[in-house]
Amino acid sequence: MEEEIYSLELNVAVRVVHMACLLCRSVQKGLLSTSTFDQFKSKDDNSPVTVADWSVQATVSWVLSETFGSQNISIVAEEDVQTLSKPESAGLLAMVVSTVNECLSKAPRFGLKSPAQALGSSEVLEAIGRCSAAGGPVGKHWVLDPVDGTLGFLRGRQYAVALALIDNAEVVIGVLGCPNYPDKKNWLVKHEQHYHVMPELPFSNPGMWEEGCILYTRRGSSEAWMQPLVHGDNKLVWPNSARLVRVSSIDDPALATFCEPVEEANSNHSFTAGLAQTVGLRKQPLRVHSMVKYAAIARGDAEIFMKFARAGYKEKIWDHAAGVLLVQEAGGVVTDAGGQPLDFSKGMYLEGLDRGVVACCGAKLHEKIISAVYASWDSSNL
Ligand SMILES: Nc1ncnc2c1ncn2[C@@H]1O[C@H](COP(=O)(O)OS(=O)(=O)O)[C@@H](OP(=O)(O)O)[C@H]1O
Ligand SMILES: [Mg+2]
Ligand SMILES: [Mg+2]
Ligand SMILES: [Mg+2]
Repeated sequence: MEEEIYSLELNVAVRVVHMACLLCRSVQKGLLSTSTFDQFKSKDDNSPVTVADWSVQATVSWVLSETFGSQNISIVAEEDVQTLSKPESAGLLAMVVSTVNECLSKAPRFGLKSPAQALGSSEVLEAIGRCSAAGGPVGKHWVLDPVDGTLGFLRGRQYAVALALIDNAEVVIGVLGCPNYPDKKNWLVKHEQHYHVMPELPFSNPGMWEEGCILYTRRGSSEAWMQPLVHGDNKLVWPNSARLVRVSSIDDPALATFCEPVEEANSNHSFTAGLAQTVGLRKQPLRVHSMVKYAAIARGDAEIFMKFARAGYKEKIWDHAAGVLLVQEAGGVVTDAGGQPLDFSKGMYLEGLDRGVVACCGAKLHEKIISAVYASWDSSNL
């Protein structure tokens, strides 16, 4: 990409997401090999949060604050410091502090600055707590999901690190780290099928698959890029090793692959099965955790992503911002189920979202899905 608006922001975002991906891989490897249950907690809504979620949020917050000045930036991110600040979480906090320092010590390999001294607990908590901005219609807001698909992360399956920049209500930069994304085209499908046959085999097992990538884009560029993760002690050679990605050109529903959340609790599988039948989708749904579903559309490995959460659930901006821009700039279309663009101007929630999210590789498939939603909605009990 040529030097343009937001180039410093994009540059730093790609580098820090790369660091975050390696942090996650290392935490996930430890979790899966030792089966220790002291590295995660359940939140009030029963969803899990892990050492990796807090550590990534602290790392990204620290790097953005160092680069742009903590007084000048607004970060809207998923995690808070309440649980981690409790006396009974001292062990967990110690793990987070050591994970963050380990990660930041490698910053120079990624062309970023390390702290002069290792960060203490209070600095780490401060970095995490600094990410509680409200967002809104005016100004620049960074939007971070430190680990999206935490359930996938805990299961050794797909998850993502998502960082976006919103400027005056528009997503202008999208960076999506997918540490377990298989390198070879279409291996995502094989990965997930394989998991069902041998669920005990963690696919994060390094060396078993060539995997991990970072997708990134800038609004209006009509380009989305894919940078493979560097492994071992190698330095990041970026952007030389990045390549362009593009959405699939398939527009025949019979040939299209559609993705949806793994958990029935997060999206109504029977409603989408009905839509699939109406539209003429023949393939089994590809159920994948996290914004990797957006990555699959942007990379051309799948054609459709649908999510219909239960009534009353409000989608959060950090679960969509980076993925939506990537799909759009890679040539795809993303709207709510009423065909309207997602509104990132209302703070942490996608207020006013009509029923669900529909992302497609092209307008033809998208129109068919939206028409099918209109036809099926009344008869559904969503
Ligand atoms: N009840 C409910 N309904 C809909 N969506 C919910 C719900 N609860 C949580 N979430 C959000 O879903 C994020 C994970 O989405 P996925 O598509 O990865 O779901 S799944 O794990 O594949 O089932 C997940 O993101 P992370 O918390 O970052 O993992 C949540 O923000
Ligand atoms: Mg979560
Ligand atoms: Mg999320
Ligand atoms: Mg998350």
